[in-house]
Formats: sequence, C-alpha cells, structure tokens
Amino acid sequence: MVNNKIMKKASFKLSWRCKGENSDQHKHDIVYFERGNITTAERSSKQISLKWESPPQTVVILTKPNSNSVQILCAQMVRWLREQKKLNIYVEPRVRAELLTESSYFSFVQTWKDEKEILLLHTKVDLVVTLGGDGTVLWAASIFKGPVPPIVPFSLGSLGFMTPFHSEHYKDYLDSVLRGPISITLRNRLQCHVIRDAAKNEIEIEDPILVLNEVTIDRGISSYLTNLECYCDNSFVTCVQGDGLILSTTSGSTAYSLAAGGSMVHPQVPGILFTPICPHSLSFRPLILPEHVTLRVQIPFNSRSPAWASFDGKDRKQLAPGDALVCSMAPWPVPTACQVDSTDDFFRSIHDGLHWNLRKTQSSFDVPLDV
Ligand SMILES: NC(=O)c1ccc[n+]([C@@H]2O[C@H](COP(=O)([O-])OP(=O)(O)OC[C@H]3O[C@@H](n4cnc5c(N)ncnc54)[C@H](O)[C@@H]3O)[C@@H](O)[C@H]2O)c1
Ligand SMILES: Nc1ncnc2c1ncn2[C@@H]1O[C@H](COP(=O)(O)OP(=O)(O)OP(=O)(O)O)[C@@H](O)[C@H]1O
Repeated sequence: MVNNKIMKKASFKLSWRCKGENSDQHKHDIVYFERGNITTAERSSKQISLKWESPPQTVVILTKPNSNSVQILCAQMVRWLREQKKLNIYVEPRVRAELLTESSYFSFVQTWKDEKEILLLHTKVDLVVTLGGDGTVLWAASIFKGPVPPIVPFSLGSLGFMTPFHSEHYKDYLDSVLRGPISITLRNRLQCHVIRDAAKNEIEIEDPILVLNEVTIDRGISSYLTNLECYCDNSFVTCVQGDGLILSTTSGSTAYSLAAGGSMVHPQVPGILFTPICPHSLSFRPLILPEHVTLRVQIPFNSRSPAWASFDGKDRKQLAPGDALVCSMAPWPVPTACQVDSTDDFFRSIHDGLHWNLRKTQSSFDVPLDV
C-alpha cells in the first residue's frame, strides 16, 4: 500500500573536507545542493585558449642533440624568427656554439651560463619551441622547475605523442601561434620527493623532482622482487612485489605505463596512474587515482635489496631500505600548443603513433539477409 502522507524530506548541507578539515568555504564549482537536491553543473569544455595581450618578444628554441636535420632546421628557424618576426632568441649553450661555428651572423643569439640563470628563464621567454621527439619535450619541461611558458613542439622524432607540429610547415605554424589565439593542453606534472631514512624524527627533504611522464620505482640490477609498501594519503594501498611500480601522469599514460598494461588516458583527465610492472600475482590490476592524492612508496627495512627511482626515464636514484618516495600533483603544469585541440590531437597521436585498434574491416555478407 502506498502511504499518501507527504513526507518532509530531511534537509542537509554539504561541506568539503580539505586535508581532513571541514570547510564551508572550500571552493567547488561542480556540485550544487540547493533545496536538498544534489546536482552537478553542466560540464563546459576544458579546452584552454591562449590569446596574447601583447605580442610575444622572446623565444627559446630547445633541440634534440646529435642530429644534422635538427641542427639545419634550428639555424633556418633562428634566421626566420629574427628577420621576419624581430624576436629575441635563446638557445642552449651547446646550440649557440654550433650556430657560431656555422656563421658569426648568429652572434645575436642569447644563452645562459649556469643553473641560476636557467631558473630565471621562465621570466624572460614568452614561448618555448622544441625540435625533436617526445624526449625533447620532456627535456624542455625538466628545464623549468616552476612555471613553464607555452611550448610549441615540432616533430623530428619517430613517434611524437606530444609533438603535433610538422616541421616542414614551421613558418605557417609559428606565424599563427605568434598571432594567437592558440589552443593549449595543460599537461599536469608530478612532484616527487625522495625522503631518506623516513622513520627519522627530523626529515631532510631534497628538492622536488618534477616529471611530465612518470616516476618509476623498480628493482634496478637486483634479481629479487621489489617490496614496495604503497600508501594513498593515509590509506594502505598494497605492497608491490614484482619488477616495480609506475606512477604516471595522464600525459605519460601512453609511454612506459602503457607498455606495463596501464590504460591510455586523455591528458585533460585529472588523475594519477598507479601501474605495476610485472607484478608476481594474478590479480594486480592498474589503478587510476584522483589528482588530489599524495602517494607514498616506502622501502621497508626488511626489503631484500634497495630499489631505484627514475624520473621521466632519467636521473636514477637509489632508494635504500627505510627511504620513501612521496609524490603528488605539482602546481606547475606544462602548457603545450595544440595543432587542432586537446582531443583531436590525442586521437591523432594514438591512431598515427600506435595504430590503435587498427583492424581490417570485416566483410559484409554477400547474400541478402533473411529478415
Ligand atoms: N618499455 C617502455 O615502453 C619504456 C621503457 C623505458 C622508458 N620508457 C619511456 O621513455 C620515456 C623517456 O623518453 P625519452 O625520449 O627520453 O627516451 P627514449 O629516447 O628511450 O624514448 C622512449 C620512447 O618513448 C616515447 N615516449 C616518451 N614519452 C611519451 C609519451 N608521453 N607518450 C607516448 N610515447 C612517449 C618516445 O617517443 C620514445 O619513442 C620515459 O618517460 C618512459 O615513459 C618506456
Ligand atoms: N636539448 C637536449 N639536451 C640533452 N638531451 C636531450 C635534449 N633534447 C632531447 N634530449 C634527449 O635526447 C634523447 C632523444 O630525444 P627525442 O626523444 O626527442 O628524439 P627521438 O629519440 O628521435 O624521438 P622519438 O623516440 O620520439 O623518435 C632523449 O633521451 C632526450 O631526453
């Protein structure tokens, strides 16, 4: 029997917990709870468009080393940007030396002397141009330890997931980028802290290392399984016994994480991928965690051997029993210019780069169907 009495709904209020604290002020632009109904706002496109308010004046060109074709293109681009666009140009010290060997014409090209000057680079340049493959984009990102100016990545490598611009049309592309507006993909980075002897009362924290693809914790040259205790905020996640673990950004989801069985994730999805490498268990599936979590990977004191951390495939550091690696989303994303937009560029890269789901089309029946 239906009870016809009109029941008054209990009223409620929502609040957001930020780092364990309740907060009414915490901004949340998606969820509403007016008149007791929880609704979410309509999602608008997250495609970011960059419009110059004053014309860009300074460009840094970063190039893949040991490549003749890159060197030739770099010299042509420097000449064109200077003569046609009247821009100030920075290159790496190695590249300036190469240009000057070619001709003293290039003496206007600027560079930097030391780490201190590199740290100030983002305050001087409006735009970064990369000539190479994905490795050169990773290299460019690693130069900026804080805010990163917009990057225009030209492809001169073999794969090019993050390099949508074809170098043969560089004048047209740069022309339109310098005029603007341009579509931008904001690629999140992870900030990683290596903590030595984490159980100690006074912890010495080294400077964070920022990664655009991933941080990998593996067994290195050890023949033993890794033994990595993993925590997400304060919750125990699991113990990784296998070859290791990849903590990846969504941009890195098409790199090492993909090879280890992780999902491919659109770069605008806010998340951190937790992908084991050859786990020695039948049920260890990869995870995707929300972007706001802090992950901690601890090498237990009873571990049979140390582990090794590497950052975007470089800069390997040994983690001894007792050490930990703590990782969270960094506040400085890498803005990369899109050829079309974030979604079109993503599908183009997985189709062209990986030949994703390429299959001969099944033939249709060649006799009429009985309906
Ligand atoms: N088994 C593997 O697939 C494996 C093993 C080690 C490292 N890597 C990847 O190599 C990266 C370092 O790149 P590198 O160029 O300095 O080294 P590299 O010269 O050895 O090239 C590695 C390859 O990974 C590709 N790659 C890099 N970032 C990518 C991304 N976000 N999406 C798709 N492909 C990507 C590059 O185009 C290149 O073909 C690491 O961050 C890691 O992701 C992959
Ligand atoms: N400016 C730079 N200085 C030093 N090393 C660099 C620089 N640019 C790129 N590298 C390194 O050179 C290597 C090759 O670069 P990159 O991946 O761009 O070229 P590639 O191997 O031809 O590309 P792909 O694999 O996509 O075909 C990478 O390991 C990268 O870290």
